[in-house]
Parts: sequence; structure tokens; C-alpha cells
Amino acid sequence: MTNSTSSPLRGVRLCFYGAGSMAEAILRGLVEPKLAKPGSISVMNRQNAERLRELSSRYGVVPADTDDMKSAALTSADVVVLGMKPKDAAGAIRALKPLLRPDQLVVSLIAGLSISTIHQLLGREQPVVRTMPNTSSTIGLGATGISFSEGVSAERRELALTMFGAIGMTAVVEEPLIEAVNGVSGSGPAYVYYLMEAMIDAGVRLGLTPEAAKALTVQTVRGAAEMVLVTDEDPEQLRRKVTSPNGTTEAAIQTLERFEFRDAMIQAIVRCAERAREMGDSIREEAAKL
Ligand SMILES: NC(=O)C1=CN([C@@H]2O[C@H](COP(=O)(O)OP(=O)(O)OC[C@H]3O[C@@H](n4cnc5c(N)ncnc54)[C@H](OP(=O)(O)O)[C@@H]3O)[C@@H](O)[C@H]2O)C=CC1
Ligand SMILES: O=C(O)[C@@H]1CCC=N1
Repeated sequence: MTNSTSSPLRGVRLCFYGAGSMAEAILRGLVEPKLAKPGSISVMNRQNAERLRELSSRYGVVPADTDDMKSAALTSADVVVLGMKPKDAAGAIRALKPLLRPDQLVVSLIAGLSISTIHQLLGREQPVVRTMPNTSSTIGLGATGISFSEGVSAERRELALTMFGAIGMTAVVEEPLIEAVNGVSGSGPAYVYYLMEAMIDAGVRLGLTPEAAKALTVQTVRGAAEMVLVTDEDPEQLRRKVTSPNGTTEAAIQTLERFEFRDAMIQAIVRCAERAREMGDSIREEAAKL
């Protein structure tokens, strides 16, 4: 296994500016398998110092909870990861303008926020990696869409790909497709959990204990995903193999079709991508007023 002595992230100083659940998913994915040294990772947020202490005691990362510590962590970082909510992004990034050097790499996790808005807020064409990860990064099974601003060197593209590749799979896409990634995989875990909630509810309604319904559901979802990976067959082919003519699965799928499940999923994902664009527009409008 790669560890911090052989990892390309060795010696790279990371600063998580915004230390919430997505930042934690990524730093945990980097620290637990020893891909990055906790002492090279600093974390900061707006006000919640308790949260920083919690991350420090869990992962050994360095909390920056005073203004001096924040400036020092930001100025000494090679990579600054933007991990605040979209509503906080404009103000937070504008506050970075006097602190960042033009050569520092900015990695954004923020839904909707475009590279051009980051440039506008920083007042210069800083190298920016715009990403859309997901929370499965916590266990090294993330899926991250990545796009680069023009100024990101080949070496830094490699660095970003290594960083997100260490916590799952990556897909480089043109920036206008990042919202599609948001729709499919950024928010995707929530759809799968929602489906699982429904499967567990149904199992309980049919008389299973909640524990049995949950265990059967979890293994079914895990097994189904693994089947697609291991057999390299399409989900549709695999579905057909489960579905005997006039059997039980066919009856279930017909019911899903009656409730327009497929169309509901497609509309949900399209709406998710549209919402990301709306959020990006709001940040851009706010940025124009600052
Ligand atoms: N959660 C997910 O599944 C995914 C989230 N994302 C994106 O990741 C980003 C973070 O989401 P998530 O982790 O869920 O959010 P959280 O609310 O868990 O975390 C946000 C963090 O940002 C900090 N923060 C807010 N304002 C500032 C500021 N001005 N300066 C520094 N830190 C600040 C908060 O600190 P404090 O508590 O002190 O206010 C908090 O620690 C979002 O932009 C989201 O779009 C992307 C993909 C998936
Ligand atoms: O719900 C959100 O806005 C964030 C972005 C992707 C997943 N969660």
C-alpha cells in the first residue's frame, strides 16, 4: 500500500479553509491510509474552534483557530482547499485575496462555484482546481469530478489527481459538466441512501426485523454495485438476469414503472444540476457586489 513516505502528497502542505463534513471525508481518506502526514494538514473554519479540536484529536491535523494561526496556515500552504458552504463562499474567498500568493493552488469543493467567480473574487487568475467529490471519499470509495483552470500546470494537475485518486476514482471533465457530476455522483450517495431507507421500510412492513431488513438491504446494494464492477456487465444486463419472465422481480419493476421511477430519478438528477447552476449564479451575483 502507498504510505506517506512514498506518496506524491508527501511534503505537500494542505490547508482546509472550511472544515466541515466534506473536508473531513477527504482528510480522513488521506490521513488514515497514511497518504499524507497529519502534521502537514491544517484546518480552519469560521468560528467553531471545538470542531477543529475534534478533527485534531481524531486525525492529528493542525487546528488554526486564531487569526495569526489562520494567516500562517494559509500563507504556508501549497494547496488551499475551499470547503465552506456555497452561501459563505463569496465573503470567505474575498477575505483570502490579500493572504494568498498568486502561485498557490486553490482546490474548490463548493457546489456551483465557477472558476471564473473564484478568479473574480481573488482579483487574479490563480490556479484553480474545481472539484465535485462525494462523501464516500471517507472510506476511499469517493467519486470526484475534476476540472482545471488554464493556469494549472501539468505537475499540479497530477497532484490534484493523486489527491482525489487517493480517496476514490476521478473523472476529469470540462468545467460546464461539473454540474452534471454534481447531479450523478456528488449528491448521488443521498439517492442511494434514500432508496435503502425505502427498502428497509418495506422489509419491516413485510414483517422483517429492522436489523434484518437493514442487513439484507446493505448487502444487496453492496453486492449489486460490486457485480457491475466485477462482471463488467451493464446494469441493464444484470437487471435482466434477475428478472424471470412473469416472476417476482418483473412484478416489482412493473410497479416501479407504474410510479415512473426511472423518470423521477432522471428529473431529480437534472434538477440537482440545475440547482448547482442556480447556486453558482447567486455566488457570482454576490461576488459582483463585494
Ligand atoms: N456534503 C457533501 O456531500 C458534499 C459537499 N460538497 C461541497 O462541500 C462544501 C462543504 O460542505 P459540507 O462539508 O457539507 O459543509 P459543512 O457545513 O459541514 O462545513 C462547512 C464548513 O465551512 C466553514 N466555514 C463557513 N464559513 C467560513 C469562512 N468564512 N471561513 C472559513 N470557514 C468557513 C464552517 O465553519 P463554522 O462551523 O465555524 O461556520 C464549516 O466548518 C459545500 O460547498 C458543498 O457544496 C461537495 C460535494 C459533496
Ligand atoms: O447538497 C449539496 O448542496 C452538496 C453538494 C453535493 C452534495 N451535497
